[in-house]
Amino acid sequence: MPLLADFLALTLAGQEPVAKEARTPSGARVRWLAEGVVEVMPVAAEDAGLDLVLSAGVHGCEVVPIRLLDQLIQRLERGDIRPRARLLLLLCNPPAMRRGVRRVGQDLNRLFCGAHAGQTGWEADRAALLERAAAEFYRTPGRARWHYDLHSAMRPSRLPQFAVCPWVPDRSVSPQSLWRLGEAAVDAVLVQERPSATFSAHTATRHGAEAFTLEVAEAPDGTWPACLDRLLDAAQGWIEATAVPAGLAGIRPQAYRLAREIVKRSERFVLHVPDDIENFTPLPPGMLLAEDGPHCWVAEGPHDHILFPLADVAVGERAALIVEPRPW
Ligand SMILES: O=C(O)CCC(=O)N[C@@H](CCC(=O)O)C(=O)O
Ligand SMILES: [Zn+2]
Repeated sequence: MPLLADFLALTLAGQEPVAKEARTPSGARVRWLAEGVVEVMPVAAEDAGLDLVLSAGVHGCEVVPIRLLDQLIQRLERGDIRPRARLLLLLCNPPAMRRGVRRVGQDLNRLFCGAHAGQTGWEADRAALLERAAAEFYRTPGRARWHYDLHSAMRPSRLPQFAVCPWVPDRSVSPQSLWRLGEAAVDAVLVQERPSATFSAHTATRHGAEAFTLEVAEAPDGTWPACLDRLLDAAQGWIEATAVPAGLAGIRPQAYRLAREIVKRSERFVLHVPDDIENFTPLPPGMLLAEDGPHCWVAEGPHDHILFPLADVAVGERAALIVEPRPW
């Protein structure tokens, strides 16, 4: 079976390819490294000096990003993309992908930056394996390092596509990164101001990668919105290491910051926002958002917006974020 063309199918079937190495029509070398882990090396003379990680399926129910990554892989397999970057392509959580669930055990996207240490279970082992794969991939100093971890928020959004920029001490988002996100039809960036244990936080903090969690648009009833095609074409440009134009003219995503986090503290927790509320819906000041025994969360500022509301979480986990626009 062709290694790249069947990478998703093999991963879902829990099978290893018979041949672990292959070439794309453009001559790039493909190596299967582990379940859901493939590396693509461009022809040496065409290598632009970029190490690019593209990951999807950290949450197994988020199907659109998995399809997006597979479409890029099929373009590589057909030779429609001629890679000029080294690529690490990751289908991160095969057991959850097989079952179509966000997680089977622990939330994989809370176990990076070493948070898996001392933990047992498949997800902790997988986070450790993915960290090792990233470390091995980013082994060569002096090369540019990017990582886009593709997710889907699984609910409609007033801003259809957005990114989360992990916090890195003393680092701000580069104008080039913002331009790239704008070209990929990303409307907003939540700029984190504290550490987290997500995959993109790991590659950003441990390897200095320009890393983002990318929340791609929904495709309701299979209808593929134009912004997903723009993202796909932009991602092709990343793989082909297309130059960023001088002047960086283009639409820049709106920046947001985290104002407050709603965390479920006990079994008495109730989330009061409607089930079908869209991400980035503005919250009228005074609106009761959640209660947990005597503790309650109320919309405060005139610029509060809801993000990632999820009533069905375990005690200690995030049930929603309240974010507000901020300047760049
Ligand atoms: O939590 C949701 O409602 C679904 C979207 C999702 O999985 N978001 C990521 C964000 C990761 C980050 O903050 O970089 C997550 O919660 O892991
Ligand atoms: Zn996700």
